[in-house]
Amino acid sequence: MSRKTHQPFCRYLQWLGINTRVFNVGNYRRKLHGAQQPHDFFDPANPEGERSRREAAVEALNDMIRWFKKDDGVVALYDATNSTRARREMLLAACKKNDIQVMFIESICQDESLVLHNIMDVKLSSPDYEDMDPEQAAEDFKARIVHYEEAYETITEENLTYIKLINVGSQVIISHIQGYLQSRIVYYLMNLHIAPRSIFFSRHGESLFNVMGKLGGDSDLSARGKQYAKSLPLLIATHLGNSEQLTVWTSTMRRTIATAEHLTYPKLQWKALDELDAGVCDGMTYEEIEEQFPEDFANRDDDKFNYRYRGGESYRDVVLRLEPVIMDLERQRNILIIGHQAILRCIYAYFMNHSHEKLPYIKIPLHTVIQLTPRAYTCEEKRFKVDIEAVDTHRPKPKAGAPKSAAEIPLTEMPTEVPVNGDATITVKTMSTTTFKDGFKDGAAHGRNKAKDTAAGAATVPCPVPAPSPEEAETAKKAQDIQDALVEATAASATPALKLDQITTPPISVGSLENVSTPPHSPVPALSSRQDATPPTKVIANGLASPIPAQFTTLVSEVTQDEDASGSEKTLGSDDETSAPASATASAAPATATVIATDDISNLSIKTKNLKTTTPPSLLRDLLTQNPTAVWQEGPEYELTAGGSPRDPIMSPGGRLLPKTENWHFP
Ligand SMILES: O=P(O)(O)OC[C@H]1O[C@@](CO)(OP(=O)(O)O)[C@@H](O)[C@@H]1O
Repeated sequence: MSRKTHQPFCRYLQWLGINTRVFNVGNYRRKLHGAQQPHDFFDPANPEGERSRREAAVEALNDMIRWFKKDDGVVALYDATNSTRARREMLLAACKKNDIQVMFIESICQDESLVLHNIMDVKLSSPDYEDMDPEQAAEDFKARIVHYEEAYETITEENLTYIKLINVGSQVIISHIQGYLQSRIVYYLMNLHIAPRSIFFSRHGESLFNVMGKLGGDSDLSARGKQYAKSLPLLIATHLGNSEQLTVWTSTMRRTIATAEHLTYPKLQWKALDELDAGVCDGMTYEEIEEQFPEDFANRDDDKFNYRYRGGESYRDVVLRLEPVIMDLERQRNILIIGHQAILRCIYAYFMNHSHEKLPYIKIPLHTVIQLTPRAYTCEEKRFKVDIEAVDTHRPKPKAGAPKSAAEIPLTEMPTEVPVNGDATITVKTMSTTTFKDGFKDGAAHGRNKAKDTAAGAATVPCPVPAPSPEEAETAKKAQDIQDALVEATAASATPALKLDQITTPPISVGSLENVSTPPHSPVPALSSRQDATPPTKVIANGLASPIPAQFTTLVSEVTQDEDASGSEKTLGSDDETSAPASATASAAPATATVIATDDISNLSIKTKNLKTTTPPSLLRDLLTQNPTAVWQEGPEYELTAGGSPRDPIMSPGGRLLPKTENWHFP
């Protein structure tokens, strides 16, 4: 798996509260044998290099096993090539001895331009090539890949659990995937894409409740909030670029819908984006909560992430309910989310890799657009503050020993007189541009950035289109130079088409999954308005406990399930979207399920034959929950019908898989 994949993968699991760690064998190799080894170090005919690389692999493996035992690890990513049978056997033997389940992730890249892109984007910034001329570094890495290819044995071992991602997931092969966690991992990996895109966040414009310091509710925008809504189209158009498409996601609450009112892009409302439910405290101010529920108020300050309002939600609950949103966000191109303070903190923390402890205090001010652009290792962040005043709803974490009382912590920027009726004339004067590498700042860091931005704004930033800073211009120039050098180097080289990116092995312990639940919020984005970047064109599943993989937004997917789970692949039927699989009419095993879906989801059909499973697949549930016209009804038999709403009946509280059944029936 490339680092581009394992970084978000690890973030995703950690964000869900699953203890996850990466064990990068390259780091062990550098520590033991020094960085900047030439390509022949990786030559399989070089016994010394082979011995050294094995030593690093063993040390990483031992550390990983220790981590599982001592630190309650749940998922480890053993990040190495693992591209020979011998290496995989070594890994499997050690894991088996320690009761660790192993799932291999093989990324096969046959598209040379993608490989080149990966070298440029990721490998050249590796410590292996620090301070090396980019052209020389690219040549060396390509020679290293040739060595990998010489020894490379793609996974063909029977009964191994694996997913093969071909050309960044345009084709996917899965084998012996079992259980909820492995299914989630597969689904997540299938959703990742590398197409360039930005995710824009904005809270709704200032609301009447914000002005009164009240939490929750479903109030309208204040006059200043309405002005902010009017200013959004220009701001977004300026930073999106004319040719780019965008979809706007809002919650189902008035204040976010009103904020999106003047935007002309396609819009979707998600129930899952509704603000954290404050339960009995909904509609109160912090002072009122402190007065009426002093113990709760103190408990929330002690552990804000886990504190659950009486009759309401905790931040932990919100993270879990947002999981389908994150999954869908990963599939999309440009999205603008108009959301709420707590909701945007959770989504922001996913992209920026913030801990659960810091998450509830992330600053997401009103009247500010945040733009996140995923890069190879991290997300680039820009903040655009619109010059329309708004109250500050951020309540910082009380410092140890400091007064905790809400009354003692004044809301900043609270205007003495607030125009809440009629159209107050508030003009948008300027928009300043702020660029943070990392948006979670303590007070001091924020101050520092603010000062820097003001200086930059005064000197160079025209309103509303900001010019790149000198640092940005310099970075862009360097990137261009490297790109040019690489293109030249590739043109001059006779290296054959590259077949191997990396194979990575993440062992997974069968940890408890109680926390990975899916609460009864059902996302219903219309498929037709999606901008899926690279949906798989074909999915082959083999020997599955959960036989139907998700992501059937593409034309045809065929799935086989071997009853004896023998491991041999069988792909039935044809690629013709109208044809039923050959085996659908066969009376004996293997059982089959064929899913045919077009972008017009009303044409969805699922046909099964002889399918026996004790747990209907969670992945099918994912398909259905994202399918606006499919209904999954519980009953003596499951039914799939067209034309309804896939709301709560599908989503079982607590995220358990759907109940047992022996037969499926699809009218
Ligand atoms: O978790 P804290 O910091 O209380 O922030 C969440 C609160 O933010 C608010 C504003 O105070 O969000 P919103 O602006 O969407 O209304 C409340 O509704 C919500 O309860």
